[in-house]
Amino acid sequence: MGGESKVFTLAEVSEHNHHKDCWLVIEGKVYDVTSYLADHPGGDQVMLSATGKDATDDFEDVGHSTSARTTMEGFYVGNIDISTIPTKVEFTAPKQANNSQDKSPEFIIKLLKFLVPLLILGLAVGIRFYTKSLSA
Ligand code: HEM
Repeated sequence: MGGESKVFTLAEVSEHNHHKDCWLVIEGKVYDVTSYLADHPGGDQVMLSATGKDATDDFEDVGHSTSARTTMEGFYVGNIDISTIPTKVEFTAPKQANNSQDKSPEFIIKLLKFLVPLLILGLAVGIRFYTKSLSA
């Protein structure tokens, strides 16, 4: 298309975060969607909440149609300097020192609270049957 595309930092793009000036970062490109806010079938709020970050996942999660993507190209204003986008934090499972609950004292107490009455009941029934069979 001739000419170089402008490259924006995320900080620059993030300034355009309100309904009178709204820019989005999707798949490495920057889009000025201000004029589209009122027409967006998904509403303006979702667009505004996708500002100031890489909105690629938000955009993809909706499963936008090809025509939505074509429309989007009309709002292209430049590219994002990807080094300014924070990398995603990898999910790490919380380290649990005590994830074998079965051995925790609380579990044993709970187990005892359940087993002791059961044991007493069993004993009572046993004695009753035993004494009954003796007297018969
Ligand atoms: C330039 C960017 C965007 C364009 C041109 C665009 C365009 C469209 C279009 C045409 C539709 C109708 C369905 C379809 O054809 O796929 C739609 C639906 C929708 N969009 Fe976007 N969209 C953009 C960005 C976003 C972003 C960043 C989000 C989320 C943060 C979003 C959320 C939604 C939702 C939730 C719907 C579904 C509405 C419904 O079916 O009830 N859109 N969008």
